[in-house]
Amino acid sequence: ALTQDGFCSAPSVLDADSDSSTQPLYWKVTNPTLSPSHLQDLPGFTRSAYKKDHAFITPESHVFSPLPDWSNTLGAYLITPAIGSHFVMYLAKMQENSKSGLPPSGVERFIFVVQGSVVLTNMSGNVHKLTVDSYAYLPPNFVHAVETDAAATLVVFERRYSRLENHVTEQIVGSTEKQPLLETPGEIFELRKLLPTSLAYDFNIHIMDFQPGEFLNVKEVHYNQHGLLLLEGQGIYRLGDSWYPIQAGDAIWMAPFVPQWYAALGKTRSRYLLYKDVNRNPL
Ligand SMILES: NC(=O)N[C@H](N)C(=O)O
Ligand SMILES: [Mn+2]
Repeated sequence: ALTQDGFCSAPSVLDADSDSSTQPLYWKVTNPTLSPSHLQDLPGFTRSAYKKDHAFITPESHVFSPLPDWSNTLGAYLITPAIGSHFVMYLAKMQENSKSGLPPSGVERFIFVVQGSVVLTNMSGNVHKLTVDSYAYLPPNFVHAVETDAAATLVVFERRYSRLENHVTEQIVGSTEKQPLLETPGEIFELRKLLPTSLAYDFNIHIMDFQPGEFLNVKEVHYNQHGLLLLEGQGIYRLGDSWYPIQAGDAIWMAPFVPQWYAALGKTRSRYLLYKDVNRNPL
């Protein structure tokens, strides 16, 4: 930082982010500023919080253990039904020569690659290479395998599928950049949905982009639940009566009806990935 009389010489946000343009997409998710690998965290200090209607989970709090049914893969469950959710959200750190296991019977799965690349195969012999920013939806009881011979990090959502008569879901493979921008009446953020909006799907994954200074217009309170991973940028997230500084790599659980609001700050775009249950009668 330039040091001039009368100006603070502390490193600016700009300096900290100056090399980010040379890093791979979503690099900050697995290399956040306060992660243990940066050795900048203070003993006992965490920004993580666990409240009745929300949780804020930062990388220095992640606890990985071998994922049952997967080989050579470490998992950190960030959201599970023990918190009140009807879904799980976890990070899967696949090591060399690793392979996924199958979800329990009747459970659907969504995977999104935040680092590295994986190969997805299914019983029909279809093979897809998924790189950073790519994702796949696997219907309940759909036999498949996710494999990598190098290292990769996935964020995974699973829930027990809520069936509707005469509707079925299908395997979906895509990437964020190929999804069209959707209308967001009354809002300025950019929105993409990674799954079809048709009735068969009982949740969707939204990708929401905010330029610095942009914020949610609606101070939302709604019946849907959310799991969120900030993929890029930084800002302030309001959850109930708490206001959290947030940066790439941080995750959030939002219970139904928790008041929620976001404002993007800093110098770069904010992008988050958001689970939202949809298309089912709450009764
Ligand atoms: N917290 C959020 O960003 N919520 C979304 N706008 C949503 O509920 O669609
Ligand atoms: Mn919402």
